[in-house]
Amino acid sequence: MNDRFLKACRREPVDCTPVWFMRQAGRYMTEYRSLRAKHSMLELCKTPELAAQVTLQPIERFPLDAAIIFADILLPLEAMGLHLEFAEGEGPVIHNPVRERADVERLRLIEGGELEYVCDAIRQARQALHGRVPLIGFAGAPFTLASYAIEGGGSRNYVLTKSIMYREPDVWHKLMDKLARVVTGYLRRQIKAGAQAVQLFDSWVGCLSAGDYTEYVLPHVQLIFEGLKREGVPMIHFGTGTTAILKHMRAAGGDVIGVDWRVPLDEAWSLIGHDRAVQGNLDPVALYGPLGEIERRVEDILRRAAGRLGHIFNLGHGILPTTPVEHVEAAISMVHKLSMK
Ligand SMILES: Cc1c2[nH]c(c1CCC(=O)O)Cc1[nH]c(c(CCC(=O)O)c1C)Cc1[nH]c(c(CCC(=O)O)c1C)Cc1[nH]c(c(C)c1CCC(=O)O)C2
Repeated sequence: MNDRFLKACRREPVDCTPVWFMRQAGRYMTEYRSLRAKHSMLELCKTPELAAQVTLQPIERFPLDAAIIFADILLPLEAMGLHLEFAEGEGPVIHNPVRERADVERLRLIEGGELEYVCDAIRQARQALHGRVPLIGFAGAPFTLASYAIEGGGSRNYVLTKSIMYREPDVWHKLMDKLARVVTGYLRRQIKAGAQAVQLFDSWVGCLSAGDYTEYVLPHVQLIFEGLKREGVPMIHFGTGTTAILKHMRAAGGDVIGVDWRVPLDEAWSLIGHDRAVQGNLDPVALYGPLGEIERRVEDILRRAAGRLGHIFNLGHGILPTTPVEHVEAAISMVHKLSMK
């Protein structure tokens, strides 16, 4: 019924700018925290009824224009044979990281059936949404997944990741190719299960130079977007710190390019090209600010996108866990009110 998100992805006219927020289901909501008190993160992800329920929590509470399936980008790594844990207070940990050729060879080239619980959650969420808003599926992009697989968790400087890339390029490309194939199959299954758009999260790819991006990453991302084109759903390509590589991300693929807050949206759109849609780009920390300051920033972003087709309002990265929930609600209303034709 509300299809302004899908229309904006296709660069069709809309009544007002669609808005959704990355990580819109999460700890900043009391509804989420009370479910999390009873279940671990992995339990939530692997129990389709619970994952579907969490997916709908922000939709029941706010006038958002899209839902995103509740899951995590690291789930395919677990299915490929890595031991994943969401450790309380320190984020994800992989206990048997990938460090050499034999580790890459051991990774299972899964077809996606191992992640059927995500597809079940998609089917249940679609049913519960009853057409109110479209449902987005997602996966991590090969570079960001490789960085977790190699570092064994989050990283500041990506020393181990870049060391493999620079020292053993053939091992690197083998790993990236495996990840790209798994992600393509996984996203295809999500689409068949009912995902009406998909987002590829390359959250940490901004740590690379443009030269390294085109050599070590671009061909693998291209394989994913090429492989999914015939599915016919809009594809969003997101990263942070990507100002220097936006034009290469565009070349790699995606109908919509995600932009973080470090670059003004109109400048980013010029780099990407106006024949693509864009998504972004409010600083997630701006949601902590006073309402007047939030409004000023929302207005600025809308002004930079004004007069063009294909802007989806979002944050430049995920909502932080301590964000005031009333500010989230206010920001969503501001986007709709200030952009209404
Ligand atoms: C890098 C990355 C991850 N996961 C994800 C990314 C890419 C986006 C980004 O860069 O933020 C993507 C992701 N993770 C989650 C979603 C759910 C859908 C949504 O609402 O957007 C999505 C789209 C749930 C989650 N994934 C995670 C949580 C918190 C789990 C909890 O309840 O304790 C949620 C709601 C755990 C997770 N998962 C990951 C990290 C670094 C963490 C710990 C950070 C934290 O604790 O906030 C890996």
